[in-house]
Amino acid sequence: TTVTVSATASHAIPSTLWGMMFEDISHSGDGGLYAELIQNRAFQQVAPDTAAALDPWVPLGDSQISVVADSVPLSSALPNSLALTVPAASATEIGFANPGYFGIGLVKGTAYSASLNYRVAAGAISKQASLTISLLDQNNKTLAAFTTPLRASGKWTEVTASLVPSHTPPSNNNSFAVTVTNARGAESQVNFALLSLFPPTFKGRANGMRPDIAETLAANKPAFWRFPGGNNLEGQTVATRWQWNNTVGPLKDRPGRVGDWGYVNTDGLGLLEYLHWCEDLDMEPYMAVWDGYTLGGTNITGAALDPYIAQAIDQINFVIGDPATSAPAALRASLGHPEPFTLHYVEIGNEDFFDDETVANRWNTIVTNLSATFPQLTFMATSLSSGPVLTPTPKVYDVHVYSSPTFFATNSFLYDSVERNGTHYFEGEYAAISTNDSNLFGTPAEGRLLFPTVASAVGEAAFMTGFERNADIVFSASYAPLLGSVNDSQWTPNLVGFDASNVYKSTSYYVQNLFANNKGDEYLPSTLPSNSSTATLLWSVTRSTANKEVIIKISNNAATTEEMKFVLPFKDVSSTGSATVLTGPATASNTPDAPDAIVPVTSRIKTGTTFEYTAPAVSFSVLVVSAH
Ligand SMILES: [NH3+][C@H]1C[C@H](O)[C@@H](O)[C@@H]1CO
Repeated sequence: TTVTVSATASHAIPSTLWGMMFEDISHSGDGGLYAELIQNRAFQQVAPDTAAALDPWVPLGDSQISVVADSVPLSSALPNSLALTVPAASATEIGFANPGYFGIGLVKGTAYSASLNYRVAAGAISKQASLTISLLDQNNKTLAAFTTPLRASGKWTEVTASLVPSHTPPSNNNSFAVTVTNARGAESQVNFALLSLFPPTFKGRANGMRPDIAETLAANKPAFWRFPGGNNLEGQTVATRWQWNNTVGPLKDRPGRVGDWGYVNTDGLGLLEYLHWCEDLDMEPYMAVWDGYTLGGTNITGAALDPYIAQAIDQINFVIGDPATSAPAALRASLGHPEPFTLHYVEIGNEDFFDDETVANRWNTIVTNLSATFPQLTFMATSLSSGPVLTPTPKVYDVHVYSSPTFFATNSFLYDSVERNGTHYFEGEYAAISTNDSNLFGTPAEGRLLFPTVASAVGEAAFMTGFERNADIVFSASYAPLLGSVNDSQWTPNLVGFDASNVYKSTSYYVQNLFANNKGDEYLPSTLPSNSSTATLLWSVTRSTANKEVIIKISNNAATTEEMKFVLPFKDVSSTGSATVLTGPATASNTPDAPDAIVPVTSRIKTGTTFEYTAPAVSFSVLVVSAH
């Protein structure tokens, strides 16, 4: 195949092209990127006096613990406490422990910030009583401990401690333990609330992110961060939708919510944490507002939307409002950020193509109001651009596609035939998720991928060359889902996997990394790849004007190598260039047992105004050559 490259760029590669979509799914937030290590730290959204309410807390020995609706709750947002019964003559230690989110990763010498709140709810604790917070390894050996006198008061007392493990434990099977000792005297009860353990966070942000996951994401230079969903925005019911105001302010004032992926969201990762995170990674937020449609099928239209529009206006004002004229903006200022955050795009709901009946009404009612209030913002529609017709006409549609590696390899021309009528497209969610085109969302036995494979990543790379060729109308794209616990996921595959102390970069992660780190700033037209339904070889050519480099991306989905010849229109071309290649057996993946099975390999290649390159079977290559 000979590829002749034009010297005249057809369009810019927008700075916003590659970014990340995030929602709390498969513990991507609670238990993942959000650095809190204690699972069920505040007994939020649970039924007191049930075993489930305690999960995963366990008693030490024969200690008696239960979750109670506290008669003197720590706050109105956190009505439940863990009640520890202290027997009359308890010579032995009594207490309870938490195993974290499928483990707690601990490292010698690292300072972990522990905190808890307690009150003596009944009985009279003896003066000798003391409280100990400790980190235990899998054999209940103490790695670190902090002891303080137990104050016999019915009022809440907060305890904070810095715990530094004396050595690195052999596994993640560690626990956070709270014990009461020397509590001789009459039987008593001590209640506990909001128990927390944080490692040092990314950039040292209070209530921040887990550094290893954060750094893995930062390495892909994401230009935007779509949040809070995805399905996790919507709620199964109106009452359980994501609500910005429940996710800001002191943690004790955040009630949490029953998330849409089968677990309670603490909302410790809330609107302000998301915005700080965007600033820390130099990303712009693509923020969604709830738009009157729930996963349970409820929809709200017309004037009934007014309170939700008011809430959306407050949400947006929290981000960009003037503290002098807006209470939510004043709240932002009081939380330490008087200046507005960057915000250009607000997404209206999620996947509104599930509700053709009312989307036109809901869009019109909401966007008429929001665009009058915030004329500077662009609102993104989540229904299909093919209909129903929406007014005002959407400037942007968020398009989602999940399919097979073959679909992605043979559909990179989807946007080439889209009418250039001023509409722009955000490919907000895409991934090759199954090899079974007739049952994409099935089980692994039916073809669903547990982890991205070489074939799925190379197929996605083909599709992404189409975004570069059509970047005059495709301004942003993000793989989904971004993150998933390898111990407990509701969706696979995920771009990045993790457990309590490891991060797993998938083949698709490396494809995203290579596109984002070799963007270029303008697109150079070249001989078009075949657009046939059996096409297997796709490429795109961009240029970095600053670096005077030509960047050639090649996706070879065939099981055979492809001999290619490139003809560059530049007179001064380096005689050598770099080739970074991701390849391997089509069905191979990076997994917890083989995390680096498939990684990109960079080598030098011979280049020139014309040069040849052999694309390996099932491979994604990025060639970079100095030229001008
Ligand atoms: N069903 C997918 C579409 C929805 O927007 C996401 O929450 C889900 C997983 O990425």
